[in-house]
This record gives sequence, C-alpha cells and structure tokens, in this order.
Amino acid sequence: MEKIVVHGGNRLSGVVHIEGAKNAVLPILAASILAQDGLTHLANVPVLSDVYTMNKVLRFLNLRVDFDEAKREVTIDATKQVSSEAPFEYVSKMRASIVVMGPLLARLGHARVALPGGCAIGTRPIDLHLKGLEALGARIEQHDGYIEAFADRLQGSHIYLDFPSVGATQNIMMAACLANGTTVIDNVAREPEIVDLANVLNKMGGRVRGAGTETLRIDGVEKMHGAEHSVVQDRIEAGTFMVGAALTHGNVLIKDGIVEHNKPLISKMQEMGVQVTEEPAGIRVIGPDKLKPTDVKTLPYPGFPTDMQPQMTILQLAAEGTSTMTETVFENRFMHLEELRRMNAQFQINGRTVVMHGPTDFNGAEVAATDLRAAAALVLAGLVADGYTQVTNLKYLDRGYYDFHKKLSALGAEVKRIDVPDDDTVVLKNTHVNN
Ligand SMILES: CC(=O)N[C@H]1[C@@H](OP(=O)(O)OP(=O)(O)OC[C@H]2O[C@@H](n3ccc(=O)[nH]c3=O)[C@H](O)[C@@H]2O)O[C@H](CO)[C@@H](O)[C@@H]1O
Ligand SMILES: C=C(OP(=O)(O)O)C(=O)O
Repeated sequence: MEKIVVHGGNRLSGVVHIEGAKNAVLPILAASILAQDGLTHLANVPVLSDVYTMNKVLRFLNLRVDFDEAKREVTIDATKQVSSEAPFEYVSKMRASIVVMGPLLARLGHARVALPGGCAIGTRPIDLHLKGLEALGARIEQHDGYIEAFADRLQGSHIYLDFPSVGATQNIMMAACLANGTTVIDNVAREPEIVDLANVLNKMGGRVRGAGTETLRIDGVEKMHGAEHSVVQDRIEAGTFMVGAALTHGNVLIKDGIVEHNKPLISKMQEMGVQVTEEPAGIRVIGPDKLKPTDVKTLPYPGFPTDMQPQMTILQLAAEGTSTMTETVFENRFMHLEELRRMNAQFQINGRTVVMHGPTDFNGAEVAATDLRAAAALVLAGLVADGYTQVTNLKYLDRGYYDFHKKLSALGAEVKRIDVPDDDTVVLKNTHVNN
C-alpha cells in the first residue's frame, strides 16, 4: 500500500509549476472524437490517472492515442471508423467518461455509454445531459446499466439547463457542434474549462460563441477536423498550493498563476489575512502569522469552487475563531472532516454547513483519503500537524495531482511517498506522543 508521510512544521517557500487542468483536458480528449479529418495535438497535458483512463476509453472507441508523458503531449487520430460504445469497465473508473456521449452521438448518430453511477461526494445524476441531448432530437433508452442514444441528425434547439452543470454543458455543446442549425443553451456552466473546450471546438472547425457567459450559441457545421491546443492551467492545483503557502506561513510563487480563475479563493484568503499579489511571473502567496476566520459557500463558477472546499476547510480550521463552510454543489463532500477529527479538528456538521472552531492544534495521525480533494486536504493538514501524518488511498490523489509530494518537498516540506506491504505497519513516532 502506498502512503504519503508528512512531518509537519516546515514553511513552504519557492516557486511551483502548475500542470494543465484535469477538468479541461478530459472533455477536450473527448472532443477529439469529432475530428473526422486530421490529427488533434494537445500540449500541456497533465500526467494523471484520469488522463490514462480517458485515453483508454478513446482507444477502445478505435481512436489512436499517443501520449508523450515527458513532453506532456497527446496526439489523437480519430479519422478511422469510430466505435459507439463506452463500456462499464472504463466509465465506472471515471465519471467524466460520460462526456464521450455527446461527440459519439453527433458523429455516429448512436452512442451506448455505461451509466456512470454516483461517487463518494454525491449521487451525481446525468438527467441534464440527457435532457439536452433529447432537446437536440436524440432518442434515449436506458437498459442493462447503459444509456443508449440514437439520432439520424441532431437538430439545433433552444435549451435551458435547470442547473449550470459542467458535464451537461460540455456534452450538449459538443453534440450541438455537428447538429443541423443553431443551438442556444441558457444557464450554462461558465468555468474556465468550458472556455478552454469551446476554444478547441472552434479550432476544430466548430462555431461556438458565448463561452464564459450564461448563454452558449452554437452554429452546427457539417464536419470537424483536428487542431492544436495547449491545455489551460489547473486552477484547482494552483489553489491547493496557494492554501499550502497560506497555511504554513509560507511564501510561494504560483508560476504563471491566473488570478482571474481563482478570484473567490483569493478574496477569501485575503479576508483571512493572507497576502496574495499578482506578479509578472505569477501569483505570490504569503501566509500571515495568524489566520482570521471566514465564512465560505461553494457555488458554480464564478463562485467559490467545490473542488477547493476540502483544502479551504484546512485553512479555516487553522484560523483563530469560528469559520463556516457551506457546500451547495455536492451533497456529501465533508468526508475529509471525519478523518480530521483524528487529527484534533473541532467542528459540527449541520446539513450542508460545517461550523469549525480554530485554531486547531493538528496532531499527526493515520488518515485515509475518501476522494480526490479530500486526499489533498489531508496532506495539507499534515504540513502543519505535530509529528507524522500518514495519508492512504492515494489512487484518489493520483487522479488529479502530479507528483504532489515532490512539489511540496521542493518547496521545503518534509514529505515522502512510500510503498509498504499491506500487512506491514509503519511505526512513526509522533512528537506529541513522546512529549
Ligand atoms: C471532470 C470534471 O470537470 N469534473 C468537475 C465537474 O463535475 P460534473 O460535470 O460532474 O459536475 P456538475 O456541474 O455536472 O454537477 C454539479 C451538480 O449538479 C448535479 N447534476 C449534474 C448533472 C445532471 O445531469 N444532474 C444533476 O443534478 C450534480 O449531482 C451536482 O450536484 O464539475 C464539478 C462542479 O464544479 C466539479 O466538482 C468536478 O471536478
Ligand atoms: C470532483 C472532481 O472530479 P470528478 O468530477 O472527475 O470526480 C474534482 O476534480 O475534484
């Protein structure tokens, strides 16, 4: 079993390089299905387990995918006959595989994709994806754990999303690219990853306008082709290191950090007394001696991102006084907090809000990650804990962070990743136990 072992107490300082965004590259890889002519070349592709999973899905669909990890480049050839079925084996590994549905349906008139099911953070239905595809004229059937969609040619339509779902926006916009006529989608997601996808679709010959606003207008085209694109920076990885710097009284430059993409996080950190400044080389974060408490509510972009919620709660727990976090996007995203009780965190959960009492004297402990951002949050807590913290279930961390421990170590943290046989216990003396 692999573990990350952190010995708390070191300040983070230096410069950190941030990878391309997981949540941008996954739908962009799916978009490559639309390219009947030419190759798609992607740069700044993060080396993550989710990217390997999406590459496997594409290969299963008969696309040729070459991933040069050293160069962070992927080349995709979708010019041969594409198959229309994404099986459970892959979709169950990664919910985001559902975004192959729109491009497959648009290109082939048929898609059969395993129902993704829920995950630890919530039930995560796909009703809005299906409602949108139906509005474009698709016939949807559900049987044997699969969603099957059929359409001779999708027809442009006017769609209103009840909630600005990221995945539904992506699936519908990709499908609409090859529809007959114009599609208008209202109340769409406005995340930077949606803008990145729209930019790629336009480079591929699509006609998408309005990305980043509440309304997308897509004029359908007959055919699309490959394109070149460099994936946008991962604002969540950047935000995670920003929290790490603030938490450890550190001084870290997020190289090429994009302030525009992390405004709500920056604003909350400033409220807590953290110095955040934009420099020509990126975003500099300097942690204060004492953090002030704050109240945060997650919302769709441009609100505070749910994907930064677990990391932010570590900063709030470290602050002097009472802070609250309200999670409005996913119904079950406080599981990291239960693990943190073993590190001495004091809080009460009332429905979707957690009330936290700081400052926390974090104790090192053995904790298990329950999902991707929970994993990052537990490692962050370890950075300021007394003694050793061991974080297990690293398969979640690897979905979204490349070399997390190495980057932290380069910034001065005492952290390593170790592999121990499952029946061996690593006994590390915690300073609070010895004292
Ligand atoms: C690969 C990827 O980009 N993942 C991100 C994407 O996930 P994902 O695209 O799954 O998130 P959505 O925006 O679709 O989901 C947000 C909320 O809407 C609900 N919902 C969604 C679709 C639907 O058809 N019906 C429905 O009820 C979900 O259950 C959830 O409560 O956006 C989330 C919200 O910012 C992020 O946390 C994820 O990191
Ligand atoms: C929830 C996340 O991702 P996914 O939607 O891929 O599960 C995340 O990136 O925090």
